[in-house]
Amino acid sequence: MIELSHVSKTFGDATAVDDITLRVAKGKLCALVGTSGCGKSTTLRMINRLIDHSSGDIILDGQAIEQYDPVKLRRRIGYVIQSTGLFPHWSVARNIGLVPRLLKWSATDTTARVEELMGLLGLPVEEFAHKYPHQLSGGQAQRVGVARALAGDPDILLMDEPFGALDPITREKLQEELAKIQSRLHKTIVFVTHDMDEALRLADHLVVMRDGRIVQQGTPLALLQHPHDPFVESLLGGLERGLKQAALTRVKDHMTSLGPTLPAQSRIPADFSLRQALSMMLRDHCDRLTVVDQNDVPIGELSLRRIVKEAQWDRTSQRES
Ligand SMILES: Nc1ncnc2c1ncn2[C@@H]1O[C@H](COP(=O)(O)OP(=O)(O)OP(=O)(O)O)[C@@H](O)[C@H]1O
Repeated sequence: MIELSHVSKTFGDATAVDDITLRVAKGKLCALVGTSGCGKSTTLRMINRLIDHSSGDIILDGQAIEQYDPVKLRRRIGYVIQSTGLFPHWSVARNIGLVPRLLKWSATDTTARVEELMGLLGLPVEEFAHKYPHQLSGGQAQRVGVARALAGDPDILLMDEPFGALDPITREKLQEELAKIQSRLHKTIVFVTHDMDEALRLADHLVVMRDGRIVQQGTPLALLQHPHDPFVESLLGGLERGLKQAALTRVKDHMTSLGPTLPAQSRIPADFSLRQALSMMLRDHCDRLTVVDQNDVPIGELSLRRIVKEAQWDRTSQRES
């Protein structure tokens, strides 16, 4: 668990981070969002002591970070940055194996770990192990960056705009993969991003910052339902807020049982989102869908009326259920 309590950071006269308090529970992903220069990266870098905080307390697993040796601390915390930070003259395999080697794992264990992570990140060993960073696409390099951060099996992962430089399709794919990896590995992750959709999609806990301060924090759905002020509301997408909320809400949580009437022709899987349901209704010119399970067997129905009437959806979300 990561706890920041009344933490500030000043550079000379300038305050980059101003009295922030936040807690990231073990195994959860906390996203920091906000306008440029609001202190997101500084917050992240204080957690692995790349920057020392000026005041307040930062506690990792019950111990103040000053009590950890900075070098050992950084080996325990995975760190992924936008520019990947890969060593250009090292092969992919050597880059990924960096921390296990520093941790003095045996050569056999290191190789096994590198190969395991390459598999997890969709990088076939025969194709990529011996390539160099300049021979990789942006998406591939970013996968190597994530694999390298996971290599020492850290409990904590700090990710600073990890997918910021990628095209939207590659970005979405990597977001999907990170969500999948996270559902298996349950790392405690702090994730900095400019992209609110990315934050809404990945975060268990969302922190909105402005001018070094936290202006609101909570679950993505809680913020979408009750933004504190116009700044948070505009960051969350203003008028698009309803659709973003629908994207976080699953069909199965709002379907009704099959009625006596003929089932609707259009079918939607129960684990799709209400946003996808709305899109399907628009595409198929209908206001009712048959909800099906993984075997395409009808298990309920969903009507437009129900979606609209229940616009104040409860807090059930894809990530919480
Ligand atoms: N080493 C430093 N020396 C002086 N000022 C700094 C230093 N690092 C950051 N700052 C200042 O602290 C403030 C917060 O910077 P930070 O990089 O944390 O913001 P950010 O929210 O991550 O921004 P961006 O989204 O643009 O990356 C900025 O005003 C920045 O200029």
